[in-house]
Amino acid sequence: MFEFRLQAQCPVTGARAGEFVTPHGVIKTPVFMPVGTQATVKAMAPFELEEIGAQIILSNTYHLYLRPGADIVEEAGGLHSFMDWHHPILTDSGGFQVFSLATLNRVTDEGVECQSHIDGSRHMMDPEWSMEVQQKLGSDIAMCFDQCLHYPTTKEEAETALARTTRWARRSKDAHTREDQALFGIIQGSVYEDLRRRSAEDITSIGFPGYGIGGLSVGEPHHIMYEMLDVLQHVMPFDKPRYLMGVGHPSNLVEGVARGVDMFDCVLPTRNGRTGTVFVSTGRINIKNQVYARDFTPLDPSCDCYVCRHFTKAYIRHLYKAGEILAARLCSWHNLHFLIKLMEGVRESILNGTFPAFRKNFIEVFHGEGD
Ligand SMILES: Cc1cccc2c(=O)nc(N)[nH]c12
Ligand SMILES: [Zn+2]
Repeated sequence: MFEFRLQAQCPVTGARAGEFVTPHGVIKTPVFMPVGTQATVKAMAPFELEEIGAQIILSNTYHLYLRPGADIVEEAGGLHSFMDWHHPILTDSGGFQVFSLATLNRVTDEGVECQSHIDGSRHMMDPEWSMEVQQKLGSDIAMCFDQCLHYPTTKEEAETALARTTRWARRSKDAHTREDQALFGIIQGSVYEDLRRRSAEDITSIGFPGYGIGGLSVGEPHHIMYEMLDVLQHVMPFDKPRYLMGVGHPSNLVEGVARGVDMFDCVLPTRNGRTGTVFVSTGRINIKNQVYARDFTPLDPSCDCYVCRHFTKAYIRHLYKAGEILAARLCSWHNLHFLIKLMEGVRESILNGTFPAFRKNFIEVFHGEGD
């Protein structure tokens, strides 16, 4: 269990294709993981995610602990039963969320004293708390409790957070006993190459079945993200999955794969779906634009998803203008399909030795970057 089988690697770039074995199924990588923060990928039912080809989804320790409570999820038989998703699930540790959502009262090496963003209740969140909650939730992959800093940050702050993250990684591993759940370490170090190397050495020397790359996609320019990945791909274990947390835009996924990343997650496809921003093969469009009022073509003529086979831009624009719930559902559906199929195409190109051409063509055709 939790074996990572490398199946192919690109001789020109750092791209690789593999399989990660979990109790709820084998994950074919590279893979995009839809985010289901509160035990649901917003606006999507599990059977629809299966239809789209989602292999694994995320949920969040911080959110589910605060609501409905880890005990309720445990009494339901764990997350898979609670949400009726019987494929792999990864839970984030709460480290990132507590720093970005909660009111922070005190942050020490012991942990984070904070107040809930929901009802102001007071909590102590630390590695032991995170492991207890994730083991109750019963995800297939749990993450270490870490400290993620925003961008920009000083090198001194980054060094302090890196050392704390290492100490918290040890405490996470010591507190983690559930054998049918993998615990991934998380590498920090902000945008400093030497700190990234140090964190990678610290965390991989503790030893985990897989590794998250944290502290990126927090506001830094894309080229700096890529520079950090260029460093990390040579200092991370070859035979363990690498998970770039919170990423990202379609081009970030392709460029991340080229630098040896195997797993990605991001709220973009569903968050954009709710605002009408849609990925198409040439970039991005916003369906609310007046130009689509009488456009009776699919969102993306080159897409074969349910939405593009049944509905037109004009219809979906109407739904948005009318405030209909189906608008967000259809655009989320298409955006998730876009990223999942993009990763399937990337994986296929690595397996058949054409990834450099795939990457070159994608960069030439797709102009959808932005914020
Ligand atoms: C979800 C996410 C995005 C981006 C960065 C991070 C991070 O550094 N640490 C954790 N635990 N989660 C992250
Ligand atoms: Zn589509």
